[in-house]
Amino acid sequence: MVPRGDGEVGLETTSFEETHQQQKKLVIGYALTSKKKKSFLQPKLEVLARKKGISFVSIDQDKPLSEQGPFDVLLHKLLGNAWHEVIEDYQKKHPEVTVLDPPGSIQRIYNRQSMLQGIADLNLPDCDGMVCVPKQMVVLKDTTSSADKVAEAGLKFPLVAKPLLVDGTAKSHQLFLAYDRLSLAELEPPLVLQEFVNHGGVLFKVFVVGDVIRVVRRFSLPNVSNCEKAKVAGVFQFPRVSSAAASVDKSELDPRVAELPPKPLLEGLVRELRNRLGLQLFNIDMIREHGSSDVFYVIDINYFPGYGKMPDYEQVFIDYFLSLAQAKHNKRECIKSGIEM
Ligand SMILES: Nc1ncnc2c1ncn2[C@@H]1O[C@H](COP(=O)(O)OP(=O)(O)OP(=O)(O)O)[C@@H](O)[C@H]1O
Ligand SMILES: O=P(O)(O)O[C@H]1[C@H](OP(=O)(O)O)[C@@H](OP(=O)(O)O)[C@@H](O)[C@@H](O)[C@@H]1OP(=O)(O)O
Ligand SMILES: [Mg+2]
Ligand SMILES: [Mg+2]
Repeated sequence: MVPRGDGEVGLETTSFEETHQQQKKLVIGYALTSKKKKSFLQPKLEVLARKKGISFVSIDQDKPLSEQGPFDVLLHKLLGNAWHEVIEDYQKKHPEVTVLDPPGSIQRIYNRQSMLQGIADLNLPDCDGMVCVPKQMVVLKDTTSSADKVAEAGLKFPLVAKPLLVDGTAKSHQLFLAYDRLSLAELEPPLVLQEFVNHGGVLFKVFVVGDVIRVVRRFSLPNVSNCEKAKVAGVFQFPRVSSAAASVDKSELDPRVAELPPKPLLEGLVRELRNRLGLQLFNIDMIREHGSSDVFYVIDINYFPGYGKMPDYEQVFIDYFLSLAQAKHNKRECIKSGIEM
């Protein structure tokens, strides 16, 4: 207890700022591919982090994880499932460590079928718009017979063929546009066949970092005209237009196409998705149906995407990491004073 100037006796509590300043550390262990390390751990982020007492420590994958650390946060994106087991095991033994993000939740969006499941049923009232997913079906084998199944499912050509599993390889991002039944035989399963939705050639990348949402415009594929649908046959490989580094400048576009999705819609969608997916670090690819002002389609969700291309990502992440430290501090204080959380 400490005497206060007003004569009363106050509890001796340390503020988060004080504790953080004293301890001067939030240790973030990271296990990232070299590509991700290069794009994410840029010098500006490290400098800002150091000033706030946050340090990034590289995890040595050749040593047991439990012999490393201690860590406050574990940030990871590596190829392969073996790593996921290591993290799950570690999390069981160290529940106090914040794992970004839990392997089970990531796994769900590494499959393009489970990735979009449930989105069309989300309850988003008063959100100034509607969120749908394109009609799609899975082909596990034999693309020849899938032509009949496509018809049964009522899917309309052209169809986007996407590898079912996203495993971080370039091949898992190799997409094709199939214009007719016959062309389906040329595709290599397992894949999803998804209706192509005309959207005026612009895509919205909705980046999520905890509570924070940032949206950028990217160029996408142009509309497919009815004339093209009638005349063109075969399969065509997609160029990877929308993962380009540059965002699109609004002034170059038709305002009806350029207009960002309404804020209440994005907030509602992200809130629901974070709960359902159990993820903090992801982005959503959204398109606006051509000719509509408020009908949107979610076509892709990516775990720990290219944040280096998100405006001001350094500060957003510093604030996010500090909020994790703050939450941890609050929890400790509550435990100390016997308050239930
Ligand atoms: N159903 C669709 N209708 C219209 N365009 C689509 C559709 N699906 C994909 N696209 C276009 O193809 C691009 C790549 O598709 P998608 O995002 O599903 O693939 P990806 O390999 O997961 O991409 P990313 O690099 O974002 O992970 C999209 O950004 C968009 O331009
Ligand atoms: O390469 P970039 O930095 O742009 O990030 C891309 C990221 O690759 P990386 O994780 O190897 O960095 C991809 O991850 P995998 O599906 O291949 O695992 C995927 O999330 C893309 O959507 C990201 O592009 P964005 O959606 O942000 O434009
Ligand atoms: Mg995408
Ligand atoms: Mg993707």
